[in-house]
Amino acid sequence: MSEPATTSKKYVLTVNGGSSSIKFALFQINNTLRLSLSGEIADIGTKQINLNFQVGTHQSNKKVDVSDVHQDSATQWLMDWLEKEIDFSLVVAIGHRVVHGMEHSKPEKVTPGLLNDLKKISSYDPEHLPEEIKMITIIQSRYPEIDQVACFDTSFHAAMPRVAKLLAIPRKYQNAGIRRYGFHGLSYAYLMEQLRLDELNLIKTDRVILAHLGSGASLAAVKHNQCIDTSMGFSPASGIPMGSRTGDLDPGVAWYFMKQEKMSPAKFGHLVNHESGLLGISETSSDMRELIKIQGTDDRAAEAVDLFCYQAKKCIGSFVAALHGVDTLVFSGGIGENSPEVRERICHGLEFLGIELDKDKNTNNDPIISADTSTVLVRVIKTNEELMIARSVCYTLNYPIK
Ligand SMILES: Nc1ncnc2c1ncn2[C@@H]1O[C@H](COP(=O)(O)OP(=O)(O)O)[C@@H](O)[C@H]1O
Ligand SMILES: CC(=O)OP(=O)(O)O
Ligand SMILES: [Mg+2]
Repeated sequence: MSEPATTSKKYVLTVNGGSSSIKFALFQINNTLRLSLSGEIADIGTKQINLNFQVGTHQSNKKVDVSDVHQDSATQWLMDWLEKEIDFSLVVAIGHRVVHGMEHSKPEKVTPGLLNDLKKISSYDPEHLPEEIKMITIIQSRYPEIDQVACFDTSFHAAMPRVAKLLAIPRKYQNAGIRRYGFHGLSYAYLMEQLRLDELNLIKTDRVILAHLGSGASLAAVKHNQCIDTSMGFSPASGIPMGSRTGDLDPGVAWYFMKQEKMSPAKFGHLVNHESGLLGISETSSDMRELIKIQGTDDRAAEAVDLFCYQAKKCIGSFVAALHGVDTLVFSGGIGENSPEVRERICHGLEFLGIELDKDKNTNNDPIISADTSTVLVRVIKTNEELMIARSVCYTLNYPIK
């Protein structure tokens, strides 16, 4: 932090840890939240991690050689680095994105009780929760005096109607918590907030479909500001195909793998989370930008892009049915925000639903990409999970912000 340390300053640090990246941001609390530094360490699990960060308008990128970094060492490394940039005595709280909160439907201050609860439900999301708990614990042992707050991705979907939450398995499992939860909730909450701000300009938010298309991708159907359904279910491996996750998979395939291939639970978990999706189909990359580049000469890449767009389109169709129509469709996440081609291919043929894109606006990634004649407003909104975490921290710990 290049600014002089004055005692009146207070900061909130946000940590958004994924399986191969940790995004972070530092906000100054000063009636509002002012972003002072943000960044991401990427490529965790390889021999080199990539640190991209931005302080004010200054952007930097560093490649750091490390032998075999894992999440624990990446967290320690990040904290060591941040200590050089930030005066931690000014950090009053650290907020975490926690993917799965089960019945915890609001952000909560981390207490031994909450950590215990999260440990108990770890097996519900072995891909995210154990790492997130580790990160909270590592930070807690380094800075025991700083409050930490857990912000759950599942919260946004907590009040979905029961019929949307039910999985068609024996009732006793539903009672044990095996049901649809839905994820990407911090992103969805931010997108809905942006739409509500625009509502002053008469943008309709009665029936909204939100498409968060990143490495992990999901869609949500929102009626009168209330989430009524979402594509991800019990775990973030479900829904539409993703970077390296299958999305929804016929249970018969799991059964076949177990029986015929004698696949262990660990191997199956790895296959559905890390070897499938765009990567599995293309056999080259989980990265949409890369696949779009090579699709002209590589049929496997072309098929992967095709499958992604086709399944997203189908999901939109099913949500139009669930919502009894649609007024606004929002694209977000790395793919949704940046890929005119994917948006165009998803929307192609949906004119009968009133979804019509303006070619130039779509190519420019404009905030509104629908044609003037479109009855559905189609938006592109850059999501901001970090801001939602920082804000939740302030509300939870009673730091007044506007
Ligand atoms: N210009 C672009 N065209 C197509 N895909 C893009 C573009 N920019 C980013 N992406 C894709 O966005 C995805 C990453 O999205 P992001 O939301 O950052 O992921 P996550 O937060 O889940 O790690 C990658 O597949 C990347 O290729
Ligand atoms: C919930 C989830 O899938 O998160 P991400 O997109 O960050 O992987
Ligand atoms: Mg993400």
